[in-house]
Amino acid sequence: QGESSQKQQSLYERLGGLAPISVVVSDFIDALMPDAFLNANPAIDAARKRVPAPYLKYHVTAMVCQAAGGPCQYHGRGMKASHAHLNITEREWERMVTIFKEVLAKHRVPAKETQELLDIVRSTKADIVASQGGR
Ligand code: HEM
Repeated sequence: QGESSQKQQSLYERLGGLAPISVVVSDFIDALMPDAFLNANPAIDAARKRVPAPYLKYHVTAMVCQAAGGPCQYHGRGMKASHAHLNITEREWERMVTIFKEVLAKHRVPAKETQELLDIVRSTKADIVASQGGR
């Protein structure tokens, strides 16, 4: 492959593998859980008090690792099953994306890799954001 081998590297490899991915996910969860705007939603607030952060870090790390082409397998629940009861709104989704971008910037994730990670996150949106009828 020669000079083109750089292009062929998976997102997982370009991010530096599981260690840096796990650090970024850990910081992301640590920034998300205490966020006042998200916790103004009582369902989110109740769930984050009930569900251990290390459990979420483990599952989200495995999911990102797998989606980035790494050697992990996600064994958690589907995104609909794990978020439907949280009644997540469009604005709460936007808040999460803002926090995610801040964490990637803090870790100096390059623009291309940031875009690819945002695409992975966006691919889950339809399953995570609740239909807007009720709220
Ligand atoms: C505003 C956006 C989001 C909020 C507020 C949120 C919050 C939460 C909360 C509170 C839980 C625990 C729910 C429970 O067990 O009762 C959870 C589970 C989970 N979330 Fe999210 N989440 C968001 C978006 C995402 C995204 C974008 C991803 C992945 C790309 C993700 C991946 C997961 C995973 C893997 C679990 C664990 C599933 C399992 O228990 O098997 N979440 N989330």
